Amino acid sequence: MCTLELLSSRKIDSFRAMRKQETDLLISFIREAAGDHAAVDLTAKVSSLSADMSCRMIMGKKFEVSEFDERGFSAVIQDAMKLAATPNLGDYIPQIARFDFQGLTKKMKKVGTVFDNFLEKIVEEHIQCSRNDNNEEEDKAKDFVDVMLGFLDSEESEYRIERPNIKAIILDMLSASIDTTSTTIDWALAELIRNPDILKKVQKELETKVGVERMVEESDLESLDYLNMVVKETLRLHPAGPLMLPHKAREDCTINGFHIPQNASVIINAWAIGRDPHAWTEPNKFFPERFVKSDIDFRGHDFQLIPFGSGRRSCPGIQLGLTVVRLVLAQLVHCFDWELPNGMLPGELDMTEVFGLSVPRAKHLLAIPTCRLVHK
Ligand code: HEM
Repeated sequence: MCTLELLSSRKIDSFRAMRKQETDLLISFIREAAGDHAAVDLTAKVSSLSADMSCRMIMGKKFEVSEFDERGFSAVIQDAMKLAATPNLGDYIPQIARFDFQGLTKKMKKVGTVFDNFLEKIVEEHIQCSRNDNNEEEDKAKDFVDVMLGFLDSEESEYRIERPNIKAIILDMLSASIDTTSTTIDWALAELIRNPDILKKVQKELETKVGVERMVEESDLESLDYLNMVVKETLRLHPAGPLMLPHKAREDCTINGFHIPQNASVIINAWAIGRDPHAWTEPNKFFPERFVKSDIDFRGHDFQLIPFGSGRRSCPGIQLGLTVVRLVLAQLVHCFDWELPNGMLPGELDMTEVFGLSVPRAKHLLAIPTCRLVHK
């Protein structure tokens, strides 16, 4: 259902205008900062842009910080992500699971209740809205909850879903899309600011293919070969899901002499594979040119580069994720030049990572913008 109904090319395309509205808001904000020569917290801005886009696409509207819980939407999502990523001793020693020594079950139940109340409200609002609005709406306007409600309790549909499934899928979609997309943009920007020659090359490509009199549009993205190599290189060094999601062995097998029993959890370290010196020359260097004349792609066929996983359970949001990453990155470097605050040199930018379900930057990326485009 995700692949065919929610994340199909047609559906993704139906949110193109929404993505433009949201990126325009960010660009206007940054233009003002450029006028004041003020530093912008790019990490925070890109993170809320990603959350706003996902919320509008999935639930039809974005949320004010306080609407969700007193701590705000992103804070609760991040708590849930942290909990999901914490190793639970009870998973390894089942006899002690019921004692919940780490207090994880208790915390999960608490976060679960916050989410459930919120998701109930969303589903109920959508049901009420569709009752009040009987004139057939264009498919274009339908958010993910509307689409899923169309399959609710349906005898004919091949998707047998009920209300709890809808709530679970909303949550899956939110947690799978917000941080992955925003951390990828954040790292790409940080790498570009740290490597001014590469940033200049991206800007040169944009000047040649788009010019300086209009903004980048989604229809330009396919032609931006160098930008696309920058995104690939970013995903090699900074895969948003470093350990992907846990998989399970369907049958006994032996890999490189290691016996993997049926049903064992299998965790694949995409982060380490992307930096493996047996697979990559100068693996720690940010060097997008390594992909010139190379067939290596990130769609799961080349096992040295698997930021979206591989096979049946690979990421169904790859097209959407790449569209948003490329669009926002292109806009930010096309519209602005960037310099680090307090006279910091590009080479001094702190690139420390925090490990979890995703690998965000330890320190927010702050930079001062200067406008580049000719405004009419
Ligand atoms: C740059 C952005 C993104 C990256 C790097 C990324 C990466 C990944 C990875 C590594 C997995 C696990 C694959 C595996 O274990 O084999 C995954 C799964 C998933 N992703 Fe993405 N993702 C991104 C964006 C998105 C977006 C925008 C959505 C949708 C709204 C999405 C939806 C999902 C879902 C639903 C799964 C679970 C699939 C399953 O278990 O069958 N992702 N993603």
